[in-house]
Amino acid sequence: MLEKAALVDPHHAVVIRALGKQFGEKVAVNGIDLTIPAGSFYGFVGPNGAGKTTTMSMMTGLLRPDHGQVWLHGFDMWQAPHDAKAILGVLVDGAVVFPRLTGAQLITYSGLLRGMDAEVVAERVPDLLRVMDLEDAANKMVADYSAGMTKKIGLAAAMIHSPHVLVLDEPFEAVDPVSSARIRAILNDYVASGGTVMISSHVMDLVERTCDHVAVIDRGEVLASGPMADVTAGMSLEDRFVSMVSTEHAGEGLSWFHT
Ligand SMILES: Nc1ncnc2c1ncn2[C@@H]1O[C@H](COP(=O)(O)OP(=O)(O)OP(=O)(O)O)[C@@H](O)[C@H]1O
Repeated sequence: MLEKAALVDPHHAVVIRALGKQFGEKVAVNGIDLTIPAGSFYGFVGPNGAGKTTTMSMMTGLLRPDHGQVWLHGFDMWQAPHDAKAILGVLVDGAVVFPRLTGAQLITYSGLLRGMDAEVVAERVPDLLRVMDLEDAANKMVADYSAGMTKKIGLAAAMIHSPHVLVLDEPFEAVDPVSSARIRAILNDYVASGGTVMISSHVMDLVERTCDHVAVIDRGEVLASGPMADVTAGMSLEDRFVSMVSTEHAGEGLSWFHT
């Protein structure tokens, strides 16, 4: 365990220690430790049900952990939630919170709810709609958006207050390749300017190309974490991931599934 001084090191955007969550008998997250350097593009990968969403929900103050702590730039997520959340942008898995707003309204209210000046919000909304290629859908209800459009409007809402840390659960899922490339370019610029991004994804190639750090989790535990090259150790991330995870899930195929 790090000393308190190290936990509030400004070079660490996110520090997670001994984070755990159980749902009934199911241990979803089993004592996770992670340190995410400021200015890193951090990938979070693991098989279905590994505990990624549960971890990200606890990191962002959406789900109370059973045990453990999370610091964002030194602010304890559960002791100083106001300070921690002020510097955080979040895209959660699943539906947006206010689907009966239009896209433009959703981004606007995200800014206003964060206490932003109305004029600054009004300036940023068209910029965000443009980069997300949602200008034509600005006045349409989010409930009527496609899956990819919903993802993009959620991302825009997470970015409006220009946070220090972005935690994005599957941000590119269902997003078309042109939008995906544009969003990645924006996130790369954001990281180059000192921002920190954490994304979860099942697309290993995208994570390997986009992220400079990665953590692999399975069954609620971290199997490996650190700079991408250290974790992949000369292999592709996909091969490394499969080699790490398949040993945990060794099993038979379907003996009856053939013609
Ligand atoms: N609210 C809940 N109630 C009960 N069990 C839950 C709940 N949320 C998650 N779980 C369980 O916890 C485990 C971890 O789920 P989680 O959604 O964090 O995984 P994940 O890595 O995000 O998976 P995926 O890649 O499939 O989205 C799973 O076994 C899941 O069934």
